[in-house]
Amino acid sequence: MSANRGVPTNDVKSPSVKLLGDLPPFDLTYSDVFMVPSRSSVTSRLDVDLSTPDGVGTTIPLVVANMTAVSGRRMAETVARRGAIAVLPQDIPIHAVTETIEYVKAAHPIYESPVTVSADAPVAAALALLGKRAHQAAVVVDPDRHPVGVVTDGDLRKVDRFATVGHVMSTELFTVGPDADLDSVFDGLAKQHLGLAPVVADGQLQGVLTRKGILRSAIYSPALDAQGRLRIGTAIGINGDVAAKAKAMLESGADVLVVDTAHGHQDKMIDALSVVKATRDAHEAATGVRVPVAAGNVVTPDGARDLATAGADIIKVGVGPGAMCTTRMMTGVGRPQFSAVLECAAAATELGAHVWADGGVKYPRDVALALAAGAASVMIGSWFAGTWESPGDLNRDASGRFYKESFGMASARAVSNRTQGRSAFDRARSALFEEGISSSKMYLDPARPGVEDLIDSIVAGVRSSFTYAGARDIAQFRERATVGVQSASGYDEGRPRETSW
Ligand SMILES: NC(=O)C1=CN([C@@H]2O[C@H](COP(=O)(O)OP(=O)(O)OC[C@H]3O[C@@H](n4cnc5c(N)ncnc54)[C@H](OP(=O)(O)O)[C@@H]3O)[C@@H](O)[C@H]2O)C=CC1
Ligand SMILES: Nc1nc2c(ncn2[C@@H]2O[C@H](COP(=O)(O)O)[C@@H](O)[C@H]2O)c(=O)[nH]1
Ligand SMILES: [K+]
Repeated sequence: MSANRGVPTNDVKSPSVKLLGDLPPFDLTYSDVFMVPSRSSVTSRLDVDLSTPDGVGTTIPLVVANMTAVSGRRMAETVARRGAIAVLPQDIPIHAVTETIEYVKAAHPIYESPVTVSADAPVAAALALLGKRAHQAAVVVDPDRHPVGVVTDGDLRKVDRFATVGHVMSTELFTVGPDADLDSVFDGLAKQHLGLAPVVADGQLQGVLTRKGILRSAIYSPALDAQGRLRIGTAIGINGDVAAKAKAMLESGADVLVVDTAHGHQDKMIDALSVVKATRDAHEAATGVRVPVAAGNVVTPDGARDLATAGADIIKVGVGPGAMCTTRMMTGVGRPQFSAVLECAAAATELGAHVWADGGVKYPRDVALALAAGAASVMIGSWFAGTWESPGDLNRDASGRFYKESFGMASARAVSNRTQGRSAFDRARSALFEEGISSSKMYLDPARPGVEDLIDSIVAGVRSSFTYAGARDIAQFRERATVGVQSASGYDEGRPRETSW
C-alpha cells in the first residue's frame, strides 16, 4: 500500500511497512498508530536479533542523543556495554572530546567502572560520588589502586558526614581475578548477600562485577570496534573548521560522525557534509576503517535524498518531536514523527542510506513503531537524562525525589555555551533565536533509575514486539509489522491503570 496521499511537493515512495487500511489525509505520530500480531514461527523473545543494519556496530537499536545534559563518558561506556552507542554533543571542546573517547576506549567491555575513594576521604565526599553509578557503592582503594574495602550508601548514612570512609567501610571483600567464571561470581555474590565483586589483576582494581551486570552480560553483546573496545560517536555542527574537527574525531577513534543542525536541509549542511565525507574517505584510505556519517535533521523525502546524495550513510529524522524542543511552537515547522520516519526511510532506502528516528520517544512502543516505520536505530535524549549515568548533578526536590536538570541544545543556555568564543553582541543576537527549553526537571524513575534499567525495559518491549510480528531481525520486522491508525481513545485503552477508574 502506498503512503502517497497526493502530497505534491515530494515524490513519496511506498514504505515497506504493511498498513491496515488506508493512511488518513494527515500525518501521524507514534501515539496515533498501533500494530496487530501476525502468525509467528519465532518461538522465543530471546531468538530475536536486534543488531542494526546501519553499519554502526550496535547490537540494539538505540542511540543516546548528542545533548549536553544526556551524553557524557559515563553514559557512553554504560550503554555501549549493552550494545547501544552514545553520541557526544557538538558543544564540547575538541580536547574534551578526545579525552572522553580515550576514556571510553580504555573502559572494560564487561566489568563496570566503579567509583573509587580513599580510606581517609570524608564520608560526605563518598556520598556525593555514589549517585554517579547505578551500583550505589564505592570501592575503597589504597594509593596503588589496590582495593581495601567497599562502602555502600547504607554504610555512609549511618555516620557523621565528617567521619572518614575507612571508619565505616566493609573490609570483607569478595575479590575475583580476571579469569573468574561469571556464573560462579554471581552465585558467590548471591550466597554472601553482596552487591559487587572487585575484579583485581596484578594487585590493581580493574573494575567491578555486580549481579545485575553479570545477568545483563548474558543477555546483551557490547558494541565493540574492530579492536574490541567500546564504541562511541561524536557530533559536529556545520559552523567553524568542520574538516579539522572531523579529522581530530576520527583520529581519536570516533565510531560514527553525526553532522547535526536544526535545519538539516540547507546548503550549509550539504557543504559541511561533503567536507566530512571527504575527511572520512581519506581516513578510510589510510586506516581501512570506514566510519559511518550521519546527518540531519530532516523530515521530508527530499531532505533525506539530498543528504544521502551528499554522502550521508545515515539520515537523522525529526524536527520538533524532542521533549526539550520548542521549534514547532515557535515556528509551526516540523512533522509528526511516525510519518516523517516512514517517508524518509522509504526515500533513504532507495539510495542505500539508513534512518535514525530522533526524538519524541517516551515508551518502548515508540521504539518498536519507529523500527516498523523503517528506522535502523532510534535516538533518545530526555528519557535518558533522568538516570544515574547522565552528566548532570543529582538533585532532590522538596519531597525527596531525585532528578537531573535537562535543557535543549537550541536553548538560550546551550547557545550561550556554544558561542563562547564570539563577541558579546553576536552571542546576544544568537540567544534571541532560542528553540529549546533551558531548564527542565527529569526525575529518576525509582523503579528504573539507571539507563540500563530503561534499556532493559525498551529491549524487552521491542523483542516482544518482533515476536508478535513474527520477525527475527530488524529487516524482517519492517516487512512483517502491520500498522493501523487509532483514535485517542484507542490509545488510551492501551494504557495501564495504576489505581482504579
Ligand atoms: N531536531 C530538532 O527539531 C532540532 C534540533 N536542534 C538541535 O540543537 C542543536 C543546535 O542546532 P542549531 O540551532 O542548528 O545550531 P548550529 O550552531 O548548528 O547552527 C545552525 C546554523 O544554521 C543556520 N540556520 C539557518 N536556518 C536555521 C534555522 N531555521 N534554525 C537554526 N539554524 C539555522 C544558522 O545561522 P543563523 O543563526 O545565522 O540563522 C547557523 O549558521 C543541534 O544539536 C540540533 O540537533 C535544534 C532545533 C531543532
Ligand atoms: N528544537 C529543538 N530540538 C532539540 C533541542 N535539543 C535537542 N533537540 C532534539 O531532540 C532530540 C532528542 O529528543 P528527546 O525527545 O529524546 O529528548 C535531539 O536528538 C535533538 O534532535 C532543542 O533545544 N530544540
Ligand atoms: K516538542
